[in-house]
Parts: sequence; C-alpha cells; structure tokens
Amino acid sequence: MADVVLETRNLTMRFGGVTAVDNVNFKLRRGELRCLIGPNGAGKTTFFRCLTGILKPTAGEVFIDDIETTGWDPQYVARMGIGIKTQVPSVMDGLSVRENVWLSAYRLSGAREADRIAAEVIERLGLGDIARSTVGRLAHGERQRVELGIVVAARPWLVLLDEPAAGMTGEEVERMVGIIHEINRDAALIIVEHDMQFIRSIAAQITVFSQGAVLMEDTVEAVMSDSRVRDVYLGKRG
Ligand SMILES: Nc1ncnc2c1ncn2[C@@H]1O[C@H](COP(=O)(O)OP(=O)(O)OP(=O)(O)O)[C@@H](O)[C@H]1O
Repeated sequence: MADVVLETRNLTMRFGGVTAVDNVNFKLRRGELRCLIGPNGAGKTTFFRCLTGILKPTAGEVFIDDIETTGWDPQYVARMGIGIKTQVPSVMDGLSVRENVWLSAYRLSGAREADRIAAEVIERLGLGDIARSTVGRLAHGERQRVELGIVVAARPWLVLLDEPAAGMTGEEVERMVGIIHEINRDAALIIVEHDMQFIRSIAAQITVFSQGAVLMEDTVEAVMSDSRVRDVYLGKRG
C-alpha cells in the first residue's frame, strides 16, 4: 500500500456561482488520524462528499491508494475497503445492535466469519451491554456507536466520518474518542467535526478549511492558538 493513502489534486466543486471547494491539494498518510474543521460554509462537507463519491467534483482529482477514484459512485469507493459514515443514518432500526453489526460483516466476509467478526467488533467498541437491544430504542450517542460498529465490521483500512460526535453529551463524546483511537489502530481516518471538546481529546492533525480552501494544517495545539484560525471562527475572514 502507498504511503499517501488519499490525495486530492486541485479539487474544486462549484454550485452555480458558489465555489464550495476551491483548488484543494490534500494528502493523508497511512495510519494518520486527521480532523477537518472550519466555520459553517467553509466547504468541509462538500470536500468530504467529493472524497466519498457522493458528489462529482467540477475539477481536479481524487486518488485513493494511488488509484484515481474521481467521480466513482460511493459503493465502488467503499469496495476499496473504505468505511464511510455520512450524516445520514445507515442503521436498521428494527434489528438489534448485534444483527446490524453481523450483517455488515456478513456482506463482506460471509456467514461463518460474520459471527466471529461481530463478536470482536462488539467487544472492541464496548457495545456488549446493548448488543441485544433494538437499535430504534437506543439513545442518540449509542446509535452513533452502532454506526461505527457497522463501519468497522467491514474491516476498512481507511475510514471517512462526517460529524460522528454531533449532538452527543460530554460523556458520549469521551466514549467516542476512545472508539476513534481503537479504529485508528487498523485504519487511517478523516473526520469532519465541529465539536471542539472532541477535537482536543482526539489530538489529531488538523486541516482548517476557510472559504473552500485549506487555511492551515498543523497539530491541534498550533491550530487552536493561531490568530488566523480565531479570525475565521469570529467571522473576520471566511
Ligand atoms: N448542494 C448544494 N447546492 C448549492 N450550494 C451548496 C450545496 N452544498 C453546499 N453548498 C454551499 O457550499 C458552501 C460550502 O458548504 P459546506 O456544507 O460544504 O460547508 P461546511 O464547512 O461543511 O459547513 P457546515 O459546517 O455548516 O456543515 C456553502 O456556501 C454552501 O451553501
């Protein structure tokens, strides 16, 4: 596998007169954990959607593991071994937590392996207490954890998450941080996130978006103390 596992070259996405993503050159290395942050409308979700194939970029290219995937449908991107969690729930509410995780493992690995993988994922992600619960009856934070269980059960080497901590309580966010680090043992991650408590706790490398472009890339400490970043969040730019 290549050292750079995901790259964009001059990636651009326009909606009519709005340039949501503006000529972005981005690289993610093997095993990396990267958060994408930026104020509302900075282009994070549009960028994420171009990576996953949900949107076809207006210009530029996406490479995953050195293969050009620009414009591929999301199911073909996923089949490269990429776990994708969007803001749209993908859980089946009428099934139990275990059944949801099992089905994800089954699709890729077959029935015999699915039992073992589901048990392992439930253990790793701390879902044991709720394994038999019907997903539709769970609290929001628990459902988010189940969504990650579904992603992990497909054994991805690269995971793309759009706002995994959205709407969570402080305790749920802390739990999610542990899960992210657990996933990062086997996979590189890109996480679009707003929650600063979550971002600080993860202590990942950060890419800051502003007006569709990359404003800076650095550690969480450097980003949080940078005056340009403070300015875009306070609306002086971006
Ligand atoms: N489908 C669309 N059609 C038209 N304009 C869009 C569409 N999606 C996004 N935009 C515009 O593109 C720009 C970037 O939006 P985007 O949602 O990517 O930003 P964001 O950084 O993810 O913001 P937020 O943090 O609020 O989710 C905004 O001006 C937005 O209005």
